[in-house]
Amino acid sequence: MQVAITTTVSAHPHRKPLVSLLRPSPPHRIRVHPFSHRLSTRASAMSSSVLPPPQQQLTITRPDDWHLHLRDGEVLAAVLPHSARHFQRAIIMPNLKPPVTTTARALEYREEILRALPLGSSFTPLMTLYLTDTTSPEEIKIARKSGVVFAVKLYPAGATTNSQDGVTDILGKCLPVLEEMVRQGMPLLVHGEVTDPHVDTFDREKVFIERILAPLVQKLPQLKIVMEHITTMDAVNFVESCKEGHVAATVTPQHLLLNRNALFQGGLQPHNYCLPVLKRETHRQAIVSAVTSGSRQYFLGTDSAPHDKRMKECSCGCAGIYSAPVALSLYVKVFEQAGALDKLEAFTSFNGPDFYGLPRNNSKIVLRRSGWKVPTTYPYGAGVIVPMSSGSTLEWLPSDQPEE
Ligand SMILES: NC(=O)N[C@@H](CC(=O)O)C(=O)O
Ligand SMILES: [Zn+2]
Ligand SMILES: [Zn+2]
Repeated sequence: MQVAITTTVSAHPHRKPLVSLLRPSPPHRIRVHPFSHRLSTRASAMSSSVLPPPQQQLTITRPDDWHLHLRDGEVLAAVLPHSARHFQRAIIMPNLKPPVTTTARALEYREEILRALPLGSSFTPLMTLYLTDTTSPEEIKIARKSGVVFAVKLYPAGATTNSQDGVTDILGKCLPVLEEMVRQGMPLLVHGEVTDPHVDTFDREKVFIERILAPLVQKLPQLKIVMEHITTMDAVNFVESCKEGHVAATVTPQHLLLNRNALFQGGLQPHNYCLPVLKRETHRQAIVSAVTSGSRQYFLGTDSAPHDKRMKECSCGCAGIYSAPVALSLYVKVFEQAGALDKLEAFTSFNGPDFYGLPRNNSKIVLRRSGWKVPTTYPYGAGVIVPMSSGSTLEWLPSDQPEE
């Protein structure tokens, strides 16, 4: 007996692989038309083995981006619309040149961002301060009072892009500031890598957890900490060993989709270079399992970090991947591949505001299953920026993404 099924089956890694449908399963046999992914049916009795049609549309609460680099000037003007299109709010990183170390400077930077917004956009920048060895507890009080500064960012000096003014010894130099942050309920956002040149680049996150983060949590268990852009199973284990509501982590699209092979595939790939650097596959898998598990300790933070193409493709290329235009599509892909689309919305839209004690967004965003081609570059001022997934076709199109 021949069986046909009236649904469209496309290749979804998390679904039962098509081949399992091809195996004869007495008393029926399923036949697939070789040149099409359509199966057609005559036997309604088979309905129990029929796959539901793949979801064509997703509606979720509008997400926020809890880790975003907007830069300033011409780059800001070019990249801001890409974030404002999909995200309602974003935590704005303070690693400008010079860094945003005071509330007064954060207020100015916020005005610059608001001025650069497309007309009618309700995107809200949530500002942060760049922690230095000399930040005062008083500055934390001013920041909290301002109502526009939502966190303080720890860059270990020399760890990443524009971190030269960062902290040299967090516990030795910043304890009074951290204690004030506990009093003010102000989260500390952490670039979690040691800068010790003797530590292997691929171990810098793990060693940071051992040397800095674990002692910090022990000393100040009430401090709210976000481990930014986690890349290892060590980070997953650490976050989960801490109390929900006190320690959380943001996760980027690149650390969910790529492993370190992507840095060397067919030659050196500078556009896949970011910090912390991509890790081996087992770490990527641990992070995917963590975020798709439904844990409330993880939330969306793109770490979208635009650099001029010439600064990426040179003998000493900058670290940072520009993902703002593609990030949402890519996160959906990750959750779909893991068979966890039901966990997507908490990660993109609930866990972040819940951790920060902010209201969840009211508005929605629709994503349609509709191939769209990512531009190879985005222009700004006198240069261009190469986005993540440059030139490739992505499957999920956010409703306000212009089709190419
Ligand atoms: N992630 C990166 O590789 N780069 C970021 C800085 C950072 O988030 O560490 C940048 O500002 O370019
Ligand atoms: Zn960082
Ligand atoms: Zn960053």
